[in-house]
Amino acid sequence: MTSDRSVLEQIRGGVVVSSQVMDPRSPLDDPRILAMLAQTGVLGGAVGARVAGPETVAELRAREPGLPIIAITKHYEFGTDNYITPLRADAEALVDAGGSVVAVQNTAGTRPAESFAEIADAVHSRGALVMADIATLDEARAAVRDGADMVGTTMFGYTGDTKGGARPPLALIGELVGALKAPVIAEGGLWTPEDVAACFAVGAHAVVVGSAVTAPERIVARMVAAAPRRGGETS
Ligand SMILES: CC(=O)N[C@H](C=O)[C@@H](O)[C@H](O)[C@H](O)COP(=O)(O)O
Repeated sequence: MTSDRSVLEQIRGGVVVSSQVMDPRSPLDDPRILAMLAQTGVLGGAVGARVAGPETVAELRAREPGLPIIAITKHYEFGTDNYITPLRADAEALVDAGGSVVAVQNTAGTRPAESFAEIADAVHSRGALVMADIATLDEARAAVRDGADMVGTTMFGYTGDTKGGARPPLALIGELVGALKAPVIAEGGLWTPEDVAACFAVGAHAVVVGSAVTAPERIVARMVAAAPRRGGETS
């Protein structure tokens, strides 16, 4: 089966909104709510959504039949370095639920089971595309060799060598654009319209914005940081 590459055209030059629970204590952890939050992104002009878990993918697909959906399943419980969609079975379930693209982490270090290439094959055989969540140029090159249709800077700032690096990683995005034929998605740490513009200026194909638009607790915390008093304090 040939994967539907039209999704790449649908997202070109646009903002994809990531709608995920960022704080495990969040009361918004419900597929219906997260799908609705993604829909508010669409109302705002987003060209696609990134969501986690087959339930939320299915809920959003039912509500937005033509929307490009980047789907993931996170597994922190294995304690492996690669935790974003590291299992083939999850990737297959995400496509079956309506995901247009499955994002699979491909950074250095441990994986719980299948290789990136095996997972990419499984996604392609079901007709969807693969995004590699990477942190370095080498990881991106390896992912493209192993079947990635696009690469995202999702993991920059979270892995060994990249921890503490300024985000969005404009220099890395520029390097990726220069070195790869695959489209480069700027994801991770975009908080302002200026960030969005800067990513496109260095050649990003699309950008993914999450916390800044769908994580109210993080948005509130930014405001609270500028106030003399915060909730929960006793005096
Ligand atoms: C590293 C990792 O697990 N990133 C996740 C990937 O899906 C999400 O937690 C992020 O929210 C997403 O990448 C968007 O980034 P930001 O929320 O910074 O706009």
